Amino acid sequence: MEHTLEKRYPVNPKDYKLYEEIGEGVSATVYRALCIPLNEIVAIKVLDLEKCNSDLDGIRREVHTMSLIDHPNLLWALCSFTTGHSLWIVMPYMAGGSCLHIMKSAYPEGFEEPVIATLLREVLKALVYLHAHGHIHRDVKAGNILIDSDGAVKLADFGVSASMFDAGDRQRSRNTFVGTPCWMAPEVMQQLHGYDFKADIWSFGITALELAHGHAPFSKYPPMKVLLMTLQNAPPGLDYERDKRFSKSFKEMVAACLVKDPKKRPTSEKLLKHQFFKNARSYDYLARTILDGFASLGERFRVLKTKEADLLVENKALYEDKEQLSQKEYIRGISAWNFNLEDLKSQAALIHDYDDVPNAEDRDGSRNQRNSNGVVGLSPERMSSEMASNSIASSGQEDGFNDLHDLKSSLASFPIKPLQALKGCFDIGEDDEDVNSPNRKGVNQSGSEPFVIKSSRAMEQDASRNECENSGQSSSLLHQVIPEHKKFLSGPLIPDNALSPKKVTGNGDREFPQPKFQSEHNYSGPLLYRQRRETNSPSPEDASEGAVVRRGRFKVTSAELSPKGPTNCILNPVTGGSTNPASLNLSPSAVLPSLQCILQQNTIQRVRLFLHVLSHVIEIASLETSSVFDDFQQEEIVRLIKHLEQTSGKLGDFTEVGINDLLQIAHSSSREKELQFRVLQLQQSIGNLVEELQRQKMKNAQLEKQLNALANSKE
Ligand SMILES: Nc1ncnc2c1ncn2[C@@H]1O[C@H](COP(=O)(O)OP(=O)(O)OP(=O)(O)O)[C@@H](O)[C@H]1O
Repeated sequence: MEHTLEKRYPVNPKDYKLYEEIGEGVSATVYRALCIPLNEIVAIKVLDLEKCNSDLDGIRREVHTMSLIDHPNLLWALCSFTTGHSLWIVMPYMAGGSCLHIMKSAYPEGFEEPVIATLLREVLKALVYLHAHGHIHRDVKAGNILIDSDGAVKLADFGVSASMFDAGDRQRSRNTFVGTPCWMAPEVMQQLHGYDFKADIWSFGITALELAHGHAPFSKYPPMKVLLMTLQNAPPGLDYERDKRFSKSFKEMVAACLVKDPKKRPTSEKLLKHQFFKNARSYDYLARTILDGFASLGERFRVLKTKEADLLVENKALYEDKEQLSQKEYIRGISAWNFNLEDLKSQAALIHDYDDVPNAEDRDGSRNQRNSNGVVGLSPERMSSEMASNSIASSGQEDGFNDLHDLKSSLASFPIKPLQALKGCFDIGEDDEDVNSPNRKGVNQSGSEPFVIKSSRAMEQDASRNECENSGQSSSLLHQVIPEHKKFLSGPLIPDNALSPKKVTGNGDREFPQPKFQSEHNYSGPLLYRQRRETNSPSPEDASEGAVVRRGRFKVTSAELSPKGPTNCILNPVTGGSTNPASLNLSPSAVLPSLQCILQQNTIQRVRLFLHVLSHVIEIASLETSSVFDDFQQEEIVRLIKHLEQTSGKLGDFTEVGINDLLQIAHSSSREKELQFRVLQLQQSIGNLVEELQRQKMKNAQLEKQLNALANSKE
């Protein structure tokens, strides 16, 4: 590789003089530094390996990829080595800093179109190269687009990149939920069929919006909400009204990237030919425009940090109560996925008021929420608000922003530490690699060591070694510095009963008998249910919670990689059934008996609940699966509903109990249902015993009477 062969960068920390801090990551601090022997300014990313014990594989991948790449638009590593507990990655110094920093410092509402086109074209060239070489970047965002003083643009941060050519266990990494929630493609979140290069195209589209507005869509929401909104809402985009300042071709380019079906997204190569990039200028244009008159990177970084600290103090003064403070800041939106509350607070303090302005993309989102994937798992309060924006008549203005009003109450049930809640939802398991992987060896803390930065030939060797790794052999030096056993959360993102095929027993339509309705106030679906369960009995994994503090990224490895089909079970007002109205296999033969059954039960509350759910299902079914009911059947159902409404009193406000809440109720796993069935059986036998007892009591009473009568007659 040319750039590494040209110069030999020393691998001894003594050969570098560290200057000011220019950036900060999760477990890394980046410094401007002088390479003394070469008299060259470089940037050094210093990673504290003790802090990174949860993601050493990511680090190894980052260094490996950085050493492999050879493209002007990708940030490569000049060399790397370990010293004590730290890993130093020496990189070219990008004096402009990241686009995110630039926006935070001077362009809070985003860049002008020619700037965006120029930046994005450079990034896209990097993606074309990466994809052609079988890599997925997986973390494309403004924070990872670095600019040099001459305007040169480089895509950085390969901590979560994956190779399409990885085999075996490493192949699993493409079924891994990894990235930063706001920028993450739906298929990455869903983990249904794995994902490919197209995930980068989605993130690229989100980055385009980020550069246009100064923040990514949904960035004001907590991560769980972001995940749900990405999955449920129509893709975000540039609004034709609000984003008038942007050209049609820009809007089209963004729309082309942000298509939910990855197959319909263009490849990076094709995208590069898009009309929009004809507006791109040469990169020195960036130096003349956005970097002109800027203070040094270190100075800007210092100012931002001071601002951050000041805002934090201000916030603290405003909200004395610690709990209130954390919640407020949560509400204000943390774009990064970060489980460290203190960090969350400081990040939140940096978010400006403009973030509270409803996003066009959010508006679009709610307007199109009828395309819902039916993902459930929200808190009741949040569900109600989702439901409100789900209503057919919902106006474009009724966007996710309105949810802010509900967020305060939703926070009561939204986990302050989402990870904990997720732990309840997902199985805990190991990441991509085997528990016995050589990666899990202890730290070699002795002195500094060169850290897998090699010539291109060495890279090829590395690649083949990688295969050895897969077969369980130790290869990379990094393996010697892995401090300890790592642990990731793993499991499907979507609660299992939302996506996994249900076990159908009996006739498949009504697989379960109908146990007594437990409580009309119990709106909890699996998420809340498991949360609660976890609160009651903390799992041993809780103790390791602190191990996952990956700001800006989220990683959950699928424990179950087999594709999961939508649930097929029928809506059941009492036991619950399908969770996904859009994918419900509705048939009149299934719905009508349920209705009749409800009629027999004659419990107003239950009737109302079921009607809510059913109306919603019918709405969706008629919109999305037009041929499910024929006219007569639809009429019949409507007639029944009307009849029920009359007999059970006015249906009332749909918002009283959110439809999504009800779907949540109707949502329990087969294990839960099995247990419910057992409970029912027990209840029945208790009932029988009670009846028997009554009979015996009556017999006793009669015998007693007879005895008394006998005694009286004798007297
Ligand atoms: N070569 C460089 N030149 C100038 N600034 C840099 C360089 N590398 C990184 N930075 C700055 O440091 C910040 C943090 O670096 P980096 O993104 O590599 O850390 P990280 O731990 O991977 O962060 P995250 O996980 O949040 O993406 C960047 O956002 C950027 O502002």
